[in-house]
Amino acid sequence: MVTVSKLVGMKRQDIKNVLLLLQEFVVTYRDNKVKINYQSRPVILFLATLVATAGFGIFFTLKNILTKYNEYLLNTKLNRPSLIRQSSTILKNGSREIFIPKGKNKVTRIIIPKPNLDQYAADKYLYKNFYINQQLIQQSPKGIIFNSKFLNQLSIIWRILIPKFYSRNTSLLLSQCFFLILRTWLSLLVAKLDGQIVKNLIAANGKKFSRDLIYWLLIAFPASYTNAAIKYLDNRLSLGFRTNLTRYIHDMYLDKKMSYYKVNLNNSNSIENIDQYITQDISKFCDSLSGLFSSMGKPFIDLIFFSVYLRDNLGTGAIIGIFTNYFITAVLLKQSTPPFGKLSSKRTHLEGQFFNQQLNLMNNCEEIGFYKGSLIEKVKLKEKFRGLMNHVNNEINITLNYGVIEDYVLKYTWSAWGYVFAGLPVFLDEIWPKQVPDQSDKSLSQIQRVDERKNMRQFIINKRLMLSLADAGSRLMYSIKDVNQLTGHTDRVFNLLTQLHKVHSPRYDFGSKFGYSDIHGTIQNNYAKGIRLEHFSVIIPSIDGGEGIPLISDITIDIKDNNKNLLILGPNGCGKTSISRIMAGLWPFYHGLLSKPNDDDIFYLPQKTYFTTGNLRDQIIYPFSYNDMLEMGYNDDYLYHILREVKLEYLLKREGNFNVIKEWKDVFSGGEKQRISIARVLFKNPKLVILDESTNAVSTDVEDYLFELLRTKRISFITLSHRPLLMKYHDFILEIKDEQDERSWEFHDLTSVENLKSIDKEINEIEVKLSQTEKWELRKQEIELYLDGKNEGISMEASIELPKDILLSPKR
Ligand SMILES: Nc1ncnc2c1ncn2[C@@H]1O[C@H](COP(=O)(O)OP(=O)(O)OP(=O)(O)O)[C@@H](O)[C@H]1O
Repeated sequence: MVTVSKLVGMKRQDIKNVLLLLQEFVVTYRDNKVKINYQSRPVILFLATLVATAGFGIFFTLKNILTKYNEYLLNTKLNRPSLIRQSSTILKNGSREIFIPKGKNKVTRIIIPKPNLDQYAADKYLYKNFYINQQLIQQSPKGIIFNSKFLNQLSIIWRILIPKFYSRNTSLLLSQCFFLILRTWLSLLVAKLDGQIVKNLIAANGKKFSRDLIYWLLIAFPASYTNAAIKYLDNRLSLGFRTNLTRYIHDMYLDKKMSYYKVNLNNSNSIENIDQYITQDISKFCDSLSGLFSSMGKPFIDLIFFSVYLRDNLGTGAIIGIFTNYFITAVLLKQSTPPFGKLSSKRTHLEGQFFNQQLNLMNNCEEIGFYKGSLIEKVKLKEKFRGLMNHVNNEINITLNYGVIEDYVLKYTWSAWGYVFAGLPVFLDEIWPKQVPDQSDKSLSQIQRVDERKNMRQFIINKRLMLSLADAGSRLMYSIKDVNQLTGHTDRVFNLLTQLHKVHSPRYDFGSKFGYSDIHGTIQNNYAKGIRLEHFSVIIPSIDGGEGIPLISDITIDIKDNNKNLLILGPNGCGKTSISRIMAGLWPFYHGLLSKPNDDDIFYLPQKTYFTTGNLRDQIIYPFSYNDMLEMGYNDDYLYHILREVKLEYLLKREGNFNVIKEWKDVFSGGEKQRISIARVLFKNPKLVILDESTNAVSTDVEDYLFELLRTKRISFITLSHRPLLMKYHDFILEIKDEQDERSWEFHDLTSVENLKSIDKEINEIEVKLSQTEKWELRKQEIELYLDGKNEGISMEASIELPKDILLSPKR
């Protein structure tokens, strides 16, 4: 005993007291059985949680069984091939039902909701009005009492996150509120139980101590359940928000109005690194918004509950004191809070730039390799990385300073303040004892002991609640940082949505405003006769909106036969591709009339062939999917037939099958790329195809063959080229000329006999010139060999080209 007491540094009397206490406890426990009240809150809560868990378990198991059964029906009872053939059905409500292969010989059903185009048109005005209002507020001389840009932005985005009251996200949000309130109520019960246990311990009441310990363990079950549920709902809510936002953006970004092109063009509305906005920014925004509900909701509800409870124990004055302290420190902290929102939004921007530079290197590695451009690429990468690192460094430093102030104030001063108020009733009781009932029959020591226990219980409860209150207050203060960051994310997401709404407008003029006053051109679709341009002007859209540089003006042509072919001929940079950009709706059409066939009947082949991610089949059928192909009634044999037609059948032999996945843009040669493009035309089989220098990389005999192929397939073509030799495949020519700083155009009808003759003459002249060039090349080589001493004799024609002194001088 002595050694033990020495070891722990206790007095002998203390040890004796503890042992006596333990003895008392054991005796009480043995003599009285522990009585559990089955109607007490901990028991009811425990049982309720058990029932709820079992209920949810049964519900989700049944749901899973039902889903599996439906899939079983889908894959067995119904005939799979015919199912895939009807793979993309439009349902009654306008949604698309698609079946996606899942594993071997299995499909799964997916419903894609119908995009609500009216909603985008209506929403556009919210974004427009927001900017108008902001401008008005800035101009307003008196200023507005309360205007939060962040809350205004959030309220507009909110319509996307929770579009209607009866939605999945609403139920998630309501469940979140329920669990937050439940959690605070449980904390209150736990605090009371805590005080109760300490009181029992001091009173050495083993029976009550054991009973309360059992209650403690029972209440821990719903408490843990509640905490886990809050975290779970947080994640689910974030996912739900992200799904709604991404779907909304994709519907706008990737529809017929081609916002993805317009928003990526270099103008005042373009968004640098838009990929990052759609992937990372939206995810961060949703995470921080859903996280804010629990990070702010929890302490907020705690503050209300705990202060109501504490008011009863400590009095209104104490509560006012506590909140005054909170308010003053909150204001001070707010003053010293760095602009976390701006900092985090700048970091995201810099991360995006660095990422894009890496992506650029990855996508163009071959070209950079040929140029031996690794050094300059390294410098550029280093520059972007240094910019990012400088910013992150700066952010870390700012955060350190703020962290010190924040921790000192929130963690320590607030807790000290809490202790003061928790101790107040005890000290006040000492100074001004309350009137107590007559206890003359009890000894003084007995009364003192009861009072001590009561005080201790009350102190434990108050202390716990005070600390929880301080904790809630500090968490609320910490979440100022979260709110600041959310402000930054909200601003970026709002900016993305605004730009998308601008470019999504049907008459978008590339300007920064929601206006389109400069666009007066008329486009007539469904012009079955052929193609007609009237006072057609080609104008580069200005990067600030409206008309930019004019390229060609006032073209008027009318081709009234949809079986005839047109060649648009002109030097580099004269605006040939720009004509097709206007026809395809990529650029605005400022002046004139354009009559053309329906968009579905035209197929555009861009100058640079695009290769999609996927297998060999995907390259040929682009922009259709495999499901579309099956729906159209085609199979791989048909694709092989197309490959044979464009003389690429060896590709299939080389690659083995159509399912091979490769980085196709790096695999195909220049000529192969162009022949794959023609294969796409044959697969789509349109009425009209626009060929933009689509055959300049193939040999002349293959070019001949490909144009003939299109003719036999009765696919009309409009060719954009700078090579007059292509005239022979066409019936009309729109010739664009650059003459003394002036650009003019001429239209030639080659279907008339005289024109044909003159064209034949022109082609003959070109061919003569070409053969002369070949002869010159031969002679040059002969002279080179002669001068190098590798050729003894030299032909007559070549000797004419040589100056006499060289001819007569000794050989090198
Ligand atoms: N987004 C743009 N912003 C500014 N200028 C542009 C833009 N797009 C094209 N241009 C300019 O417009 C002019 C016409 O371009 P276009 O691509 O139509 O020429 P092209 O006749 O097809 O030339 P090529 O035969 O070389 O393909 C060029 O001088 C080009 O630099």
